[in-house]
Amino acid sequence: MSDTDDEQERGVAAYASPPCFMHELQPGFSTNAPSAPQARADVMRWRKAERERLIAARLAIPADERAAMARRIADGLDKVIGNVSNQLISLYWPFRGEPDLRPWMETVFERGGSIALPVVIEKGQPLIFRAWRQGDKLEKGVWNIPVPAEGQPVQPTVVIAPLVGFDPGKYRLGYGGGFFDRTLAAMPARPLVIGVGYRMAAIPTIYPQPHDIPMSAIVTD
Ligand SMILES: Nc1nc2c(c(=O)[nH]1)N(C=O)[C@@H](CNc1ccc(C(=O)N[C@@H](CCC(=O)O)C(=O)O)cc1)CN2
Ligand SMILES: Nc1ncnc2c1ncn2[C@@H]1O[C@H](COP(=O)(O)OP(=O)(O)OP(=O)(O)O)[C@@H](O)[C@H]1O
Repeated sequence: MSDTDDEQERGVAAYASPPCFMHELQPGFSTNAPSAPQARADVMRWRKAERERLIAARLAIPADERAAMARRIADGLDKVIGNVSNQLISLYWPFRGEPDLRPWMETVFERGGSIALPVVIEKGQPLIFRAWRQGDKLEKGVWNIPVPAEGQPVQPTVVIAPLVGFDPGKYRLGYGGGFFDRTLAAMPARPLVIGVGYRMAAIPTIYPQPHDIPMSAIVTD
């Protein structure tokens, strides 16, 4: 499903102006977002609460349903990327209920594509990407997320970023480390950046800040 379909289904996101007075124009209108927080500190506080809400909501989805959703996301990725052969695709090792795209990763290898995984070198710094294929050694990185134990940094042609939340402007809410924004800002050439997540992660706005870089495309179930 495209993100445009998503917006139409969600309704709320279709309004271009802040929803402050919508409850007066449309009885029953409500949104979880506070009325347009302006200050950066307010936005960061709001994001923290929103992350917790969205992560709890996706963990509440039964694992078999999440697996079915991940299969639909995989189909959507193939539509957006097209031919994966000769592409170097940065994926992620799933945690905290993120869509598990490792079965899709297998199909990328079978079709002649390559995979990289993101590695946190230091908080507050860009991620690096290391190539990975089955059999290569993984070690525990931050948050115990497995990362390739060795290898020179590589530059992916496609970056797949897991979404905690996303908005109609294709802005991504992540875990609050600012890693993908910093990484994309520092890359010599902007890759195709695909945000992947569940439809339930759609929110009216993430209150984009100057450092936020929008995704090239969003793929949901
Ligand atoms: N599966 C997966 N791997 C991934 C990511 C991801 O989103 N998903 N990342 C995508 O970026 C990177 C890891 N992202 C991280 C983001 C934040 C923190 C972290 O320590 N956060 C602080 C709170 C930050 C704050 O609010 O100031 C913490 O939990 O204490 C760690 C890793 C690389 N690997
Ligand atoms: N290019 C950048 N340069 C400096 N600081 C940045 C940059 N990008 C993001 N940050 C900082 O990182 C912090 C977290 O940003 P944000 O809330 O956008 O994280 P996120 O996108 O949810 O996290 P992640 O990508 O790690 O999952 C903010 O304090 C922000 O100022």
